[in-house]
This record gives sequence, structure tokens and C-alpha cells, in this order.
Amino acid sequence: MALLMNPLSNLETYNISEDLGFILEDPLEELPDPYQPWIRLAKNLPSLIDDQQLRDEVKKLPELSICHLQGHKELRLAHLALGCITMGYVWEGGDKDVTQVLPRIIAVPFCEISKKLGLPPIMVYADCVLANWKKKDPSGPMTYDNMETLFAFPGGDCSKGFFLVSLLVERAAASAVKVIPDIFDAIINKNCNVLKEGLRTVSSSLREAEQTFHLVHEYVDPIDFFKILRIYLSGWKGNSLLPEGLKYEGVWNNPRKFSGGSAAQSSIIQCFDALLGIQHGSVHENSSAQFLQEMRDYMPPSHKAFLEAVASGPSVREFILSSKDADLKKIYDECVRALVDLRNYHLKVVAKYIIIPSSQLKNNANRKEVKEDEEKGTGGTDLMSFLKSVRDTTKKACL
Ligand code: HEM
Ligand SMILES: Brc1ccc(-c2csc3nccn23)cc1
Repeated sequence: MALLMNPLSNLETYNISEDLGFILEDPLEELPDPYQPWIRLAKNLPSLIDDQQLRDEVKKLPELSICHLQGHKELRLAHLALGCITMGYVWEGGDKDVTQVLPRIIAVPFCEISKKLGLPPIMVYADCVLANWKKKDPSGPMTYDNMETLFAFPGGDCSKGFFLVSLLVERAAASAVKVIPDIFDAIINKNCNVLKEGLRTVSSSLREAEQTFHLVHEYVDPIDFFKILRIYLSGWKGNSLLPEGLKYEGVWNNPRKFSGGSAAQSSIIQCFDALLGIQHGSVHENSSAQFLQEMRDYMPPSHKAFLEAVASGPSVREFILSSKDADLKKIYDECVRALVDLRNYHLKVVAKYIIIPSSQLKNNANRKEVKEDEEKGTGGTDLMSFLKSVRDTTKKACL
């Protein structure tokens, strides 16, 4: 029988790295000379915002055409830099002085670059996590101590910790991505041993991802995260501070709404859901499924295409359900349990970094009511019910 073409046989076509998965390999740190003003502003975000100077400095930027930006990596660095500047510009005044208009001097190039990349004109996970890193010693390992972010936000090392720990979790899970084509080949060729090998790699890489997650306690301070960093990751969709959205001057006549940063924009976790056949409800009636689906539009298009190829590939779950091999069912369940444990660990982290600081600040005598948005995640979701529902549907996938 002719070997069925495996749609995933070449990960490179999806801009996926064999070693680093969805992480952008060796991100650029500099742009061609004309764009130095963008890089300089983005590199000085914390001090400019602390001095309430960022908005004034943005207005002094030169008008720049994007025609000198060549190649994917330059466009990714430009989207990251303008994304950081945009978040800083909108939220420089905190929730007391929110601007409704993004000036044309950055709105026009930011939207043109976004269109070329197929990303929204707002900072996304693929910017500040996947493309926002460098090694201090290029010949050294990808460990926290040998890494640095390219850009940061106010709050000391909080944004560095949050972005780099997320990156290291992505890297730990990346070893599972590269075995997905082998898993599909094993199903096409009905080779149970190769399938078991591939699923063992998936469960062990998920376990390694959960262990890496523990670094968040060492490198991210809960109060700095909740009181300072979170505002800069907030978006303008479902946000009472920008009920109409943000006006992109010189681009669209009406304000536009875009969601704030969420790791539902991370392809890695959605990739495991797709591989294991875990459905988070139907996009028609289930808001969690809708949110997860909507966040795919905030991923690089090639990563979104990869998720769709995995979801439409041969079904691992169906193959195992129809198999008599008890071992295979056991190994599948180990993968599901590893994903449930990762999501449970994440829920504990969210409680420590959002729920507890939120109630502490609410109980603080001289504190105004915490805004109803405060109970929402960075992505503007009612976070605990969303995260618990996603964890629960994962748990239900056990055979
Ligand atoms: C201080 C650490 C963290 C906090 C406070 C946090 C908070 C949140 C919140 C509030 C959400 C709800 C959706 C949203 O509004 O974004 C969320 C979703 C999510 N977070 Fe985190 N997060 C943290 C670290 C991480 C890390 C390190 C990862 C690993 C990559 C991660 C992966 C996810 C994923 C995949 C989702 C989507 C829901 C799901 O698929 O389970 N988070 N997070
Ligand atoms: Br933009 C942006 C988007 C997502 C994240 C992120 C990394 S891990 C995590 N859980 C919730 C959000 N989140 C950080 C910045």
C-alpha cells in the first residue's frame, strides 16, 4: 500500500525547530540602522515609563517606512519592539490615565509589520516569550543564568522571570513536538512499538516541563507580577478601561479591539491537546473552547497551521481506543495525566500570583475596590473558571 503522505514530515515548513519547537532560534537583537530609534526606545522602556517620558519620546520618533526590514527574523524583532512600545504607550499612566489613541508614527508601521507576519497589532506570546531572548555566553547552555530578555517592562526582573521561565517550559516541552511526525507515521503503518516510544517521549517531556515550571517561584515575585507587570500585558478587548478598544491613528477610522497576552497563545500546550484528541468543548457553545480557538489567531500563522495539521491528522485517541493493546492505553493515559498535572500546577501558580495578591490588595484598608477586570487573566478571561474547565476536560480524556 502506498505510504500515506505524512503532512507533518517536515517541521521546518511550519517554522518549527527540531531542537526548540515553537521558540524562535537565535532571535536578532539589532535592526538595520534606520530603525535604531525603535530599538533604543524599547530597550529603555522601564526607565522611560518610570519617568513618565515614554509617550513624549514616542511622539518624537521619525516616520519610518518598513521597506528596509528584510526577512522573518527582522520582522519578528520589529514586531516585538513595537509591541513593547505599544503596551508601554497605552499603559504608561496605569489605570488612571489610559490613552485611547496610538499615534500614527508607530501605529502605521506596527500594523504593516503585523500584516506581513499575520499577527495582530498588539504584543503577543510569540513576541515577548518566543522571540525575546538571548544567551549571555553564546557557546553556553540555554539555562536561566545564561539567558537574558531583549526587552523588559517595569517591575525589576519580574518580566525577565515571567518571560524566560515560560520560554524554558516551552523548551522542555519542545522535545515532544519533534516526535509528532513519528507518532503519525506509526499510526499510518500500525506500528504499536514506535507509537509507544513516541508517546513515552511526550509524557516525559511534559513531566520535564512541569519541573521547569517550578522556576517561576524563584524568579517571579507575586506582588510585582500582580501590581506592576500584569497591566502591561493587558489588552483592549473586554477591558473596561478601553471599552471601545484602541484607535490606531492613520490605519483605521474606528478603534479596534485586541486581547491581552495569554499563554493560550502558546502553541505548545494547544499542540498536546490536539495530539491527544482533547476537545475543550465545542467552539459554538463553550467559551473556553472559543477563547482557545480565538487565541490561535494570535499565533504565527505557520504555528496555527501546524496545530490544524495535528488536529486533522490520524487520531491517536481513536487508534488507541480501537486497539487491544493495554500497554498502549496505559501510555496514552500517562500523557493525559502529565498534561493534567501541568495544568494543576499552573492553577496553583495562578492562585499564588493572582488570586492571593488580588484578595490581599482588596482587604487593604485604603484600597479602592479591585476592578472587575482584576479577577480576569491577562487574556481578559474569567481566569479560574476558564483554567479549571480546561483542566477538567483534560482529565476527562483519560481512558
Ligand atoms: C507567574 C506565572 C503565571 C501566571 C500568573 C499565569 C497566569 C495565567 C492566567 C491568568 C491564565 C488564564 C488565561 C489568560 O487570561 O491568560 C493563564 C493561561 C495559561 N497559562 Fe499561564 N501563568 C503563568 C505562567 C505560565 C507558564 C510558565 C506557562 C507555561 C508555558 C503557562 C501556560 C499557560 C497556558 C497554556 C494557558 C492557557 C490555559 C491552558 O491551556 O491551560 N502559564 N495563565
Ligand atoms: Br504578551 C504575553 C502572553 C502570554 C504570556 C504568558 C506566558 S505564560 C502565561 N500564562 C498566561 C499568560 N502567559 C506572557 C506575555
